[in-house]
Amino acid sequence: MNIDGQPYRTIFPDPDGVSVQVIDQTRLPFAFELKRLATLEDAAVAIRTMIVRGAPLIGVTAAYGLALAMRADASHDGIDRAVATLAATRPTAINLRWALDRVSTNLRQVAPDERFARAFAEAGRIAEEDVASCRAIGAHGSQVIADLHRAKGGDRPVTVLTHCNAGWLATVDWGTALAPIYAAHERGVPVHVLVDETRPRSQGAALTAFELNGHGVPHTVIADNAGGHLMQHGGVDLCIVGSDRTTASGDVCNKIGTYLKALAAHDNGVPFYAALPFSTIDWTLDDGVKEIPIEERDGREVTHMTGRLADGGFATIEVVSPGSPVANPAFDVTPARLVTGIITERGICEASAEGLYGLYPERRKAA
Ligand SMILES: CSC[C@@H](O)[C@@H](O)C(=O)COP(=O)(O)O
Repeated sequence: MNIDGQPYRTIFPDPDGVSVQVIDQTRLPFAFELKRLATLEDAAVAIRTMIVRGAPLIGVTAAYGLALAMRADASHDGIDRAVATLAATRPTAINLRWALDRVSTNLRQVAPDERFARAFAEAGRIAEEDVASCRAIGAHGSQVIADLHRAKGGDRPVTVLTHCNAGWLATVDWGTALAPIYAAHERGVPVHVLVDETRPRSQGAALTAFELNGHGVPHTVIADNAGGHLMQHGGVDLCIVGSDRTTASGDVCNKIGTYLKALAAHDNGVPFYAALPFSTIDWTLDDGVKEIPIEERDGREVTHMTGRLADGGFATIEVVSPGSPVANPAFDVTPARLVTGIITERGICEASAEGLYGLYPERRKAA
């Protein structure tokens, strides 16, 4: 997608052929900076500190991280160590494990001196596939928006509420939840996006708003607690969120606060969709609430906020009564019964085992 008219992806090979460049998302929306990742440690730090974030992008970065590790140690032990280091960076997004499994399986089939090139190329293929998947999610999901526009009389924009950032910054390009919105906007269907601020890290206010601004998509940033009230008063036509891990039964794990929006949507008859690529589905799990590991992040994300001062400088300020204990679970699980449908690169299905296996019949055989 574009930044100041120039097309970018969130991660791309450096011209030197032995490293990658990423957009530093900890600096957005106020500064646009690229960061070069040249080693396993660079990639692990980038994922852990959320220089890169969003489930699909974490997966692609881990794949490149494994490739970069092969430059230092391409032995079997080296593969194991790199996989363990990268897998430990963030626990919830299954795309991370999925990408590491795919690249490491591939690597073990070739001699050590071929492993860097093999892994770098495989990471590039994963990135390309992610772009294609997200583009397809956009095409399928935009139909939902277009249908709703027509069903509501066609004389006003469709108001779509989204949570966190599941846009192009969370993937390699296009995004998951925002891809249908971009596609609808491009095909002339009027949309207005309600952007949940998404405390504590404010991915909605900082990143989703930045993206939508960059593409001229009308939007309004709202406080996290406003969604229920707006739904009660007919101010939301549709919710679309992303996912970090979706079970084979259709439970959707996404940024903390998603579940509350799904409850409010259910209570108010607002359709609630999750948009995700196949790499986000964990076919080994059935009960998302019991089985998906929820990342617990540093309490400092709750007690402090970073932003821009009137003079243009940056400051981190304390916002919680000093000494109060804090908790910071980073994700929650929305049970399938609250999800109207899952938008994937293969089409849209019911949030259920039947629905998902219907779209991915080859997985039924594997199960
Ligand atoms: C297309 S990304 C879907 C999710 O990864 C997104 O909604 C989300 O929760 C991101 O969480 P983050 O903690 O910013 O990595």
